[in-house]
Amino acid sequence: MLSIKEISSMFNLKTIKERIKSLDYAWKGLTYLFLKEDSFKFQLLFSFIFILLGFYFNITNAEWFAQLGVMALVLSIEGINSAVEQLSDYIQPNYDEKIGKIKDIAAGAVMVAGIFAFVVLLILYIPYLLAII
Ligand SMILES: Nc1ncnc2c1ncn2[C@@H]1O[C@H](COP(=O)(O)OP(=O)(O)OP(=O)(O)O)[C@@H](O)[C@H]1O
Repeated sequence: MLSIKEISSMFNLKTIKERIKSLDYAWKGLTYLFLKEDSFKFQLLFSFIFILLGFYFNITNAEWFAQLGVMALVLSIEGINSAVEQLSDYIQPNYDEKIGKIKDIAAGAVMVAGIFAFVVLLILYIPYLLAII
């Protein structure tokens, strides 16, 4: 069991400052994704449209959780995919089969999240769409 001293050292001023600095780095990364990565921008636009749809159809809290959950999943994995692409291009700017495979795997992970998001959003919105047609 941790002592009071050990617990307080976990939350000392230096640790808190380091955490805040990490948030700053993360914010820089997010700004980069938002400004430079087309696929991230596209997913963000798509998410925004579905947020508007959520308000339009006045979806339930549980439906918001499902919608926001799949959006967070897709955007996060898209961000990691962009990082993998950047790292790959940095370590190997030339054509390289292994790099191609690594990039394909990262893109495949985005696709998995995208397929699940698509299915969740279909299940969520089909009843609302059927109700207005
Ligand atoms: N250095 C490379 N060597 C071999 N194949 C590559 C290389 N770079 C890219 N590829 C192939 O091209 C595909 C697309 O790579 P790229 O980095 O352009 O990703 P993208 O999905 O087009 O990027 P973005 O997310 O910016 O649209 C990869 O999945 C891989 O199959």
